[in-house]
Amino acid sequence: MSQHPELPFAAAIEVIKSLLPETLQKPRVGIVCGSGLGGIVDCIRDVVLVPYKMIPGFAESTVPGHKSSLAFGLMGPGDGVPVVAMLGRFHPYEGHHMRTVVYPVRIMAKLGVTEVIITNAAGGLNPKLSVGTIVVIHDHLALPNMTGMNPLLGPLTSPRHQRFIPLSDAYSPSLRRLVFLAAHHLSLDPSALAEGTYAWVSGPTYETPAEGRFLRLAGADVVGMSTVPEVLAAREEGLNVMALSLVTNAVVIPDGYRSIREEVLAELAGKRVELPVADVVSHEEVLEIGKAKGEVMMKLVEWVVGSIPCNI
Ligand SMILES: O=P(O)(O)O[C@H]1O[C@H](CO)[C@@H](O)[C@H]1O
Ligand code: HPA
Repeated sequence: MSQHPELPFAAAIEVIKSLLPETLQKPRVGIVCGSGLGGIVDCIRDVVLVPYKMIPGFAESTVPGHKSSLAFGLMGPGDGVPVVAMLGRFHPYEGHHMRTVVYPVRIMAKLGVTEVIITNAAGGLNPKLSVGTIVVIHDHLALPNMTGMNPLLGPLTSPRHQRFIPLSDAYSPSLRRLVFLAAHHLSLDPSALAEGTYAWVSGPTYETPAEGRFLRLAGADVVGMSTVPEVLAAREEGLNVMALSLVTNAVVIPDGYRSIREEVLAELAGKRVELPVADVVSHEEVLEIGKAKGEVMMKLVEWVVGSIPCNI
């Protein structure tokens, strides 16, 4: 396995701190924004933007719907909680090394973050999840992790880190509880918020129908091309993790394949058939749903941030 040059943690922290007032230098909560979900910056007060290009070791996000800046500021009622939001993330399919993908989460930990809220846009595998539903992730299924692409492969980035990280409780039950309480306080329809398992795939291709069915049969409810690397690094750093998916499209055709054989036979017999046709997903559609439904996600995140107890 190829070694990656050491990442410049100390230089990055120095640059970031030099650009912030003292009140924002030690954020408590880190937020990672998914595709089209960077609007969360509107919930942050006294915002200071730090462009990635100014931070040693940071890459640029090349995916539409992802901005290349960290947003520092205050969120929630009263004095507010100091937060840092990553307005765009790095995905391995962009060509970023896995260590670069998780570098911002490690920087958040070094700045003092103790809780990280990770958001994403995802395809729905569970037919009960309609487009626009927000899923509180309670587990994940990561084929890359099981086949030699685990983001934590390689030398430890700190001697403080454990070599073997348990993932049985990777997604904090206390934070997950808070999201459901948030939904109640915000008077959301109970069907707007579900819980489920996220399948991580490398992308950048979307799933074939067979791959979608495979992941569904394996127990996943939603599928996406991010989040899991960040979760692993966050757990290695000792952070409490919450992750939310916004379902932007359906992956699995509920009634199975459109059968061309059936269609032709029916036509030859003079009958009309209406067979299910797969939805052809596009990133534009993903961003559109993010725009239309992202506000609910932002309100939930804002409420949770404002309600995180001192010792979780
Ligand atoms: O996971 P986020 O960054 O929200 O983005 C999701 O949207 C993109 C595909 O449309 C993929 O990058 C997928 O992972
Ligand atoms: N598959 C993978 N990633 C995604 C999808 C999808 O259908 N939708 C949004 N991100």
